[in-house]
Amino acid sequence: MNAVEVLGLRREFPPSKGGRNPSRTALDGIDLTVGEGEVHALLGPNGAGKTTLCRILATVLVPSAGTARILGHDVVTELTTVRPLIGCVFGGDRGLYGRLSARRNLCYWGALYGIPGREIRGRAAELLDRFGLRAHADERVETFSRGMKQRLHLARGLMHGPRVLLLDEPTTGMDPVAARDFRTLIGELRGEGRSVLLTTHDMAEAETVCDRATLIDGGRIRHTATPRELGALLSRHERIEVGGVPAPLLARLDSCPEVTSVRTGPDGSTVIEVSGQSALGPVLRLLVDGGVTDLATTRPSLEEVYLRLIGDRGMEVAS
Ligand SMILES: Nc1ncnc2c1ncn2[C@@H]1O[C@H](COP(=O)(O)OP(=O)(O)OP(=O)(O)O)[C@@H](O)[C@H]1O
Repeated sequence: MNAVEVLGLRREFPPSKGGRNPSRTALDGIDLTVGEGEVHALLGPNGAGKTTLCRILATVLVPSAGTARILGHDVVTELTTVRPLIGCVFGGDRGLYGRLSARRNLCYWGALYGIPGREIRGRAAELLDRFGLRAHADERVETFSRGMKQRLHLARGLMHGPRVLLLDEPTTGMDPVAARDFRTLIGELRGEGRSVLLTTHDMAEAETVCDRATLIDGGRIRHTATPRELGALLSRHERIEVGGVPAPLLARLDSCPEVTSVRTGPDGSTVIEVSGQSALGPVLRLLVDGGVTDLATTRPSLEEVYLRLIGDRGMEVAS
């Protein structure tokens, strides 16, 4: 059974009263599956529909059409079955009580989920430890930094031991060490058999933690694949990165029929693209015979794939 199964999902937002904001199609027929135990990243520019999809899966927003299931249960008609199965981390200040301590926030949340009283304190202490918040456990949350709140959100999302985690930009506001620890945590959650759907703008995060990534834009899915497959999608050309190529050899490479492009960056390193794998051997031989030892074949990063497929719109939000 799949952890998440979405079919033909649509969500329209009607125009605002007075017509100042036009109607918007946030999701325009989405099909997506996340297997059990899979970590799946949802990538896309601002306004792509990622949060809308997460909110529907989290049962806080209903779709206009289509279906969404969590571990086989419909998020609209089986809401009370779905809720205990999912842990949601949407960030911001919502869901945390500023005047309560971190520990009391977790205990309160545990009680809401019906965890037996004698287990709640132990579970809260365990999670406070796991997220490096033990020293601040009894301080008011309103005194916390954004990154600390984000960690507490994650702890809260795990309080009732959900099998499926929906994380909307979980590392926003975390410092690099906390973000690295978070990636380790995701690995642990996968090891425990939990499934994770996470939205992120951080390509390194997606590339290192996810089994598959889905690129979404304008409410539609552009591609779903492993990061490596996505890289392969672009590389009809194999690439070789080399350092210190002498000028005469560069000229020879440029005139090679197998070579499709030669680019030298300001740091002196050169990227050579060749037309397909069979062309790789002769070009590598030419380089080695020419005395070049500093070379590596590479694939495009997830970030390059993303920019190529979604388009580099800079700050422009999809309309
Ligand atoms: N409550 C709402 N009312 C009207 N339009 C909305 C509402 N929520 C979202 N939208 C619109 O739906 C589209 C998708 O928004 P969504 O928040 O899902 O995008 P996102 O991919 O999460 O973006 P970001 O990366 O900026 O968080 C956008 O055009 C947005 O303006």
